[in-house]
Order: sequence, then structure tokens, then C-alpha cells
Amino acid sequence: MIVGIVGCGAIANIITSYILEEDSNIQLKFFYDRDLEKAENLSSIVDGIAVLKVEDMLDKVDLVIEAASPEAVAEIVPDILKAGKDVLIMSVGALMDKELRSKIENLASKNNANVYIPSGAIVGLDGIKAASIGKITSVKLVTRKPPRSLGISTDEKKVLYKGNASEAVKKFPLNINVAATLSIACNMDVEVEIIVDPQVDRNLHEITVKGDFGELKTIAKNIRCSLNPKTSVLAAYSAIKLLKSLSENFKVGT
Ligand SMILES: NC(=O)C1=CN([C@@H]2O[C@H](COP(=O)(O)OP(=O)(O)OC[C@H]3O[C@@H](n4cnc5c(N)ncnc54)[C@H](O)[C@@H]3O)[C@@H](O)[C@H]2O)C=CC1
Ligand SMILES: O=C([O-])CC(=O)C(=O)O
Repeated sequence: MIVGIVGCGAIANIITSYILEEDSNIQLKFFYDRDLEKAENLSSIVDGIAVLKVEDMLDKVDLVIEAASPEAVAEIVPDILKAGKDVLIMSVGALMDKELRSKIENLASKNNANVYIPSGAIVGLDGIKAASIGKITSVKLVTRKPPRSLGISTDEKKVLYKGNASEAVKKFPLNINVAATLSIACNMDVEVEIIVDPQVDRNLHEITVKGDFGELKTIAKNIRCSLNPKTSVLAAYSAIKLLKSLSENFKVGT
């Protein structure tokens, strides 16, 4: 599978290092970033090609990883799908915009292309997807991050946000994509609380789901990426695992 990546930051670096070190059938060849130097630096690690525009990779790839920003989803993902190529989206918050989501769904279906959304920095999406076969009655996400992860400076623990996912992604576009992933999996605009907590040194995501299956609670206590403390290492790992699973013919989990 020949893969291109849009956005050459923390997640892209982890994916690229993995591909360099592990034997897999993922050939990460093309790199694009609005900061060309970042694309050049990362591509040089795997002897790849830094492109000046995304269109320059589209006829040569099977799949493009979006690991850039919510704006990049709106700007770039439609063109990837129009070219009939699959896309893996990390900046999932962009899909809380109903118009953009429906445009992306229609383009995927019209061009016979796939949109993949990895579980990212949260855990339990397997069980939650299974639960969605029955009736889910309530879903809550509590995200707790250290001040540096939220880009603020404070000594006090406080609730920064309480509301639904669609507003949360507007207020914290680079910090709460997980709320969008959860909302899409449950087909509802889930309840979200974001807490800044100087006592923690990890990115914590606690999920509670209730429904006719019973109840589940999960918590991820994520190590942060060295290149970007907003982002958890698990998010990059989930993208790698999803890519690997595309070529596996023995699958486990929903
Ligand atoms: N789904 C999930 O669970 C998670 C999603 N994310 C999201 O994944 C994305 C990537 O995360 P990181 O690698 O940590 O970010 P990062 O900030 O380390 O790297 C992003 C890179 O993308 C580039 N970029 C941004 N907008 C662009 C555009 N419109 N066109 C071209 N290049 C652009 C930037 O120059 C930067 O080099 C972010 O949107 C982040 O919020 C992060 C963590 C978890
Ligand atoms: O990586 C994380 O812990 C979560 C995150 O930034 C996001 O969902 O955007």
C-alpha cells in the first residue's frame, strides 16, 4: 500500500519512525506540509518525496493520512476522495460540521473511496460500536489534561468546558477530536467536560456509556507526544494499527 501524509508534525513523526523500524507493507512515500521544511525533513528519514501540493501525490498513492488540522480536512480531503483515493482522518473534529461530513460521505460513496477514522487517543471504541447495535442512552467524555497540553498556564485545577461535542471541537479544535470520534461512533452529540489539571502529567480521557447492553467505563492515561504535548502517543499508534489491519485477513475486535 503506497501512502502519503498531509501534516508532518507529532503524529506523522511517530508513524514515519514506526514504518522505518518495522517490516510492514505500508510504503510511506509522499509528504506534504504547509511548512515545506517539515515535509522535507520527515521524507528524508524514509527516502520519501516532499511535495509542494497534495495534488502532486494523488495519482501515485492508495491512501492519504490527514494528520494536520481541522482546516486541512475541509481544504484537502474532498480532493483526495475526488481522486478516488482512501483517506485516514486524524482531525476528526472537522466532521462535527454536518455539511462537511455529508459532503465527505457523498464524495466517498460516489468515488468508491473509503474514509477511515482511527480510535485515536480514546479506548473502548470496540465495545461502544458493539453497544450501538442496541440503544445507547447516555455517553459522557471527561478529558483532563495538564496546562501545557491545553496551551495555558495555571496552578489551579478547573473545568474549562462543559457542553456537547460539536461546541467543544469549535472551542478546542486541537485538543478534543476524541469527542468527535466518540460522537460519530455513537451517532449522537456526546456530553463533554474538559478539565485543566496541574496535578496530572498525562492526557486522560474517561468515557462512560449507558445503554440497553448495560454500562461501560474506560479511562486512557496517555503519554504525550514529545513533539506536541496536546497529542497522545496512543493516537498515532491507533492510526498505525488501523493501516496495518487493512491488509490483515484475520481480524479481532469490532
Ligand atoms: N483523533 C485523535 O484522537 C487525535 C487527533 N489529533 C489531531 O491530529 C492532527 C495532527 O496532530 P499532531 O501531529 O499532533 O499536530 P502537529 O501540530 O504536531 O502537526 C501538524 C502539522 O500539520 C501542518 N498543517 C496544519 N494545517 C495544515 C494545512 N491546512 N495544510 C498543510 N499542513 C498543515 C502543520 O504545519 C504541522 O506541521 C491535529 O489536528 C490534532 O488535533 C491529535 C491527537 C488525537
Ligand atoms: O491526543 C489526545 O489526548 C486527544 C487530542 O488531542 C484530541 O482529541 O484532539
